[in-house]
Amino acid sequence: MNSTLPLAAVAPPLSAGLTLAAFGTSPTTFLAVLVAAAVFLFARSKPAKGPLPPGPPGLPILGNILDVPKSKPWVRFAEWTDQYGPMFTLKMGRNTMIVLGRAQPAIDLLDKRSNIYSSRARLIMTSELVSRGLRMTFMPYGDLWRRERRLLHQLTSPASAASYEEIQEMESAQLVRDMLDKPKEFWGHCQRYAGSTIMQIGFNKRAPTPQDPAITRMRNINEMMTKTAVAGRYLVDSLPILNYVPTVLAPFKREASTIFDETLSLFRSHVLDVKKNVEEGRDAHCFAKYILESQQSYKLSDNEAYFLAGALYGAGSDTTADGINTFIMSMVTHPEVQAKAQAELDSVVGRGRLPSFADQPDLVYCGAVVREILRWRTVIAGGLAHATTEDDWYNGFFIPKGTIVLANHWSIHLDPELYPDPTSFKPERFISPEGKLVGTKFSDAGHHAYGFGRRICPGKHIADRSLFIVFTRLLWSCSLRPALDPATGAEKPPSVHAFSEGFSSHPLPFDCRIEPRGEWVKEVVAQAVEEGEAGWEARKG
Ligand code: HEM
Repeated sequence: MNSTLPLAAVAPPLSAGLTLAAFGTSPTTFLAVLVAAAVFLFARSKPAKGPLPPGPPGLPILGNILDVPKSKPWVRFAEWTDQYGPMFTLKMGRNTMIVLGRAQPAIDLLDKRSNIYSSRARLIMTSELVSRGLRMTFMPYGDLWRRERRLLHQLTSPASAASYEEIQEMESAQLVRDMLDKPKEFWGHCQRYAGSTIMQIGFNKRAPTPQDPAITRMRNINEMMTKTAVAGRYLVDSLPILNYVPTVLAPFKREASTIFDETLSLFRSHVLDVKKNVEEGRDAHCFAKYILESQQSYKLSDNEAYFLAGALYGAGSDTTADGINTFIMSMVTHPEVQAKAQAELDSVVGRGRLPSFADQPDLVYCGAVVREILRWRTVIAGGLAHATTEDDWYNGFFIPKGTIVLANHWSIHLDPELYPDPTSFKPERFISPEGKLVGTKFSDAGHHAYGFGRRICPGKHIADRSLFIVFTRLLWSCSLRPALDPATGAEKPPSVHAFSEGFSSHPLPFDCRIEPRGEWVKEVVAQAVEEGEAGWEARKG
């Protein structure tokens, strides 16, 4: 999920301008666009039945479209939270958007009233045309989404997630070896870990190198899809009437079809490989196998089943890789946290083996580090917008049906009342005086990095396990330190503020020193890699 998706989802790109280039077509069609635009812009919206939450004033017709920055809108939303309160309204052309800047309204609405707060904003290009309504992340709240979520619920429950721990142990052992062998390429290793892990869980396939086609082809498809979500790129998202233009006159529809066909063909080939393996008696413990087994009882068409299995890659690989990269930056910039976590690892695990999932209950400080990473630089800073399916009232404000409701993860996680001294990186905030892991009054996990309500990330138990095993194994084996300035020899820590612009974001490229913590490391890691590969040989059938 690496895109500027939320802005596209919430800010219909009227500011793109009604130019020929924006539509990319003939003068006749352009005229039709102008007429459609005029009808669209000047049609009267329904009067509200009550007061909306306050918000910045905005312009006639355009509303706040020009006020919302394309770059890191969540930072401006945090400022507006301070100014207008825990929920504020933005008018995005004809669309109403309510931003929830604190956990309380997000819990009250998205969690407690999830029966009417669980749809998505309409994304014509990315969801309806490029994905033909088959990508769960963008699906409106309806029958297909419900059936798919019910099935995913079984595949990603804590017990099911635990059944994939062997994969995460194997891939994390290789990750540590790769980091020590080629430390400069650490970002590629994070991406390989995340991609290969999700390919094994999804299709019982793996990627031993970052260049392996098993992940590069999935990544390319994902990038093609996410580029279509860039705000302002497709006029049809601002002027839905354009969706009625016949394909022959609409280049965007032909482009969407090409992406859809390529995506479907790739997802289908992965699922059919699993089907063939199973038919030939090779057992494969992976999502695709269980989706095929359940296809009839959940009334999924073939294409729905292929997309359900395939689209998990897009949702789960960049997010996980971004979380690991953020962890490396955080450790490089917080040596005192690193030292404390390593002391805990030395005392609980010792030096004769890598940490394992069985150590989790005893690694309290390391557990707190995982939580603090997900809070301090939460992976999806801007959240993923929900939409309402009924009119509603909350604290005296009216929230009309069809409102886009965005929980701003950035400001929720930097709320000084919930997290004193919120900008500091302090894992201790999640440890009670008795030495136990604690959350907040709103969340046992202590954060909301996986979202809210019925749309909460279904992969969260898998993701949490990945972050725990990767963080503890990297800390156990490596010392993560700032790069040295070649001229002065002084340490040059990376910026803690320089993050990618995407939807799921990671630190901008930085240098650091990744070195083994001692002589004991190499042999232990080599043995874990060997055991992992033996396990894979047995699993792949
Ligand atoms: C650190 C890693 C991850 C983070 C931070 C993350 C976060 C999120 C967030 C914030 C959402 C939107 C929730 C909402 O709408 O309120 C989401 C949705 C989703 N995530 Fe994750 N995720 C991660 C990993 C994964 C993994 C590993 C998988 C798959 C195995 C996955 C599958 C999905 C899917 C399918 C959705 C769409 C759910 C829907 O719309 O109903 N995610 N994730």
